[in-house]
Amino acid sequence: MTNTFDELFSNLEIARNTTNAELSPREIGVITSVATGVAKVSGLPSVGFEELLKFPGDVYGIAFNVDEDDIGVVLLGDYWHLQAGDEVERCGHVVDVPVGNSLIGRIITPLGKSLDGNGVLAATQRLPVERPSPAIMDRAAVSVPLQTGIKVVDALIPVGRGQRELILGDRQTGKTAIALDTILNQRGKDVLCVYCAIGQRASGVAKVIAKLREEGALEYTVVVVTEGNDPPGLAYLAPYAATSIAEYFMEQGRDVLIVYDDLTHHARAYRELSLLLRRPPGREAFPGDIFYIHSRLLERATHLSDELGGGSLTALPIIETEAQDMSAYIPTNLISITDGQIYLSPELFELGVLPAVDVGKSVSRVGGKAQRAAYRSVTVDLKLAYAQFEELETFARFGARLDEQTLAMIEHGRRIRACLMQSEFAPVSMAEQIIVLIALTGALFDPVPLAKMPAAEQAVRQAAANLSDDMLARLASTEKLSHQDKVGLLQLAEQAMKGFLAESEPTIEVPISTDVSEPS
Ligand SMILES: Nc1ncnc2c1ncn2[C@@H]1O[C@H](COP(=O)(O)OP(=O)(O)OP(=O)(O)O)[C@@H](O)[C@H]1O
Repeated sequence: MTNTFDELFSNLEIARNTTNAELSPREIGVITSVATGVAKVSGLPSVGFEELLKFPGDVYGIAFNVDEDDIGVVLLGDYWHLQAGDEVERCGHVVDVPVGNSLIGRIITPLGKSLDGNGVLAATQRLPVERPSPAIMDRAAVSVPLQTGIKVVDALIPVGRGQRELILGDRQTGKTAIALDTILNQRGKDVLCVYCAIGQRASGVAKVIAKLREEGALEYTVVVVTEGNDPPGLAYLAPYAATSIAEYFMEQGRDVLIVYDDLTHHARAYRELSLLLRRPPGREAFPGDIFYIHSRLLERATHLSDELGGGSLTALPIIETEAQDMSAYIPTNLISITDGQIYLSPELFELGVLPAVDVGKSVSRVGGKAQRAAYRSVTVDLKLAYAQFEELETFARFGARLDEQTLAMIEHGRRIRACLMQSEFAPVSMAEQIIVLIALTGALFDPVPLAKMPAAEQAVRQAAANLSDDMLARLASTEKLSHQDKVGLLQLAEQAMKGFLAESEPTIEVPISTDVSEPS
């Protein structure tokens, strides 16, 4: 026996001396079983949690369950060729993604492989997909608005840079449209975007990418894609990888917007993996740490302090509800993690009120502080009038006899709703939004028949083209609008409305300029 060892060592010594190569140890284990998207591996006693493992055929996996005897591995690629007995090698590091400016305009997988046919990514830097979120002391308050270009959102549910605003609603209610419009509205502005498609149908993702390309939005967007038929491991990894890509830009001092479309698919992929790995199921069969996987993801969105460059990461996670149940497990989790929600109602969608945002069930908990002061001075009255209208409209449905004042309030509310309607892919600039809102609060639209509201709103919006550069600067500033400015804007809207009514409804008079109250 001793002789055999001596012989072996001397052979090794000879081999080492005859080659100049550095010898590095490799740890190899074997697959003991493979199931849908997961594998059990044994023989790797020192593997770390979430370490990357290499399987035959260039397939990678993450060590997810690290037990004494075997390891539960989540597979990140096609696993059909894998079988028990195949070799598995440790990589010695956790999963990482390429990051950098060269990713802008690219369409990639969560592992950084190109999907757009434009060749390998030229990134030189990589970041781990799982990173700790910034400490409280490294964060600054949300103070700058993120204009979505969607009137109802910017006016009533404003989003600030560094905020996490959930978009939720039943299927086909326009959730993706809200996120996509927000990305399109960043054209020509200083915000980079990351769109992360998780478990979506390939046709849906292709449509979004085609739209981004058509509108020139791909120039400032990175698209990270996992499709419905990808392994669940990739769907699980996608939002973390996309966040690391976005964080790189944030740490360079840039403002970044990230859309997770959608986290329902992410939660389902995680549930599938957990059940296959025999983790104990909890409510709705989700594992106990389902809240934690989403909170540690969304905690990474923030506005960094000036010392750290002042960059921001705004997150718009999307969640699909079933039968309008906002109190189901995953929606309630996400509502409590995020700083507000935009709820899309299938009833409004059916009525043709698009975007179908239910203002009563939507809220923005920090965005109000970041909203431009020009909005604040006009939206206070608007919110009140709209809330009253929604209540009164319900009564009116029962055929109750209403007095004139109530009827007027309902008619005014209908015009507010009509003004807040907007077709997709048509973002509205801030100046146009403000002039429409001023006209609304000044009751200028009240004499317009409902059918003609879209044209009337368009006419008033066009008046924004006549605003002076000084006025535009004041609208974009953090200062409140002066009384004089408000009167000036109202007069401009009045002229536009007079012109519109003279052309289309010569018999209708525009009400004489209403008193504009001092901003509250
Ligand atoms: N403001 C709008 N104006 C006109 N059409 C709209 C508007 N918003 C959404 N739509 C249309 O509604 C349909 C559903 O929109 P979208 O795909 O964004 O919904 P979703 O809730 O993301 O769907 P899914 O549940 O499949 O993810 C699409 O055909 C879209 O074109």
